[in-house]
Amino acid sequence: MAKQIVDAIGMKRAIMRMTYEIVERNKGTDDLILVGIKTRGLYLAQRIAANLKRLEDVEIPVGALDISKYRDDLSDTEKARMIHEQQLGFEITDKNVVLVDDVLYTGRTIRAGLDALMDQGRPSKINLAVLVDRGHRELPIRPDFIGKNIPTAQTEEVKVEMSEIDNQDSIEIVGD
Ligand SMILES: O=P(O)(O)OC[C@H]1O[C@H](OP(=O)(O)OP(=O)(O)O)[C@H](O)[C@@H]1O
Ligand SMILES: O=c1cc[nH]c(=O)[nH]1
Repeated sequence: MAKQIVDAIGMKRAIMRMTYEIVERNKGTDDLILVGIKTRGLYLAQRIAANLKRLEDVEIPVGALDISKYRDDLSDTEKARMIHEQQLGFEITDKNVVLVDDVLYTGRTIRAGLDALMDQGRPSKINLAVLVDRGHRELPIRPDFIGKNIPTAQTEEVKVEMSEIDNQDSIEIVGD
């Protein structure tokens, strides 16, 4: 059973609010870089960048991290190789990085993303932006910018759809 929690208009508003918060909290956009976790985190980062262009008339670089193959049970050598392959294509040292993902659940994806980022340089700051915080963290990771707090049962799943790859913008809770 699926229940829609956020429709296209709600998602657009949430992403716009996150954009305003990122500008406000950082007192502007100096040295700002957005890094999206593939797949939907990247589209979210691109939408935030498009909002920033409209609001502040700035071109903010957007990088992509693919950590879908990352697993806790990989050897340290395999992890190091995988993280090393995540070249963003631009310098992050001394930059103000906002790491972006669609859903924050256990926090393990973000932990891997932080490893991948730190392997590439030393940002002056890393903030975390997520469209949905559904709770149930297994690591001490807390988002700085949240589109929607959606309390869930562990047996449920949050399904984010984005028009770039899905046929609509929508957030649903699936399950039980
Ligand atoms: O906090 P966590 O427990 O790590 O869960 C959050 C991650 O789970 C989802 O990715 P998923 O692995 O389902 O792949 P997808 O993005 O391709 O759907 C989501 O996009 C987050 O990246
Ligand atoms: O509910 C969840 C948990 C992890 N990732 C998702 O996309 N949804």
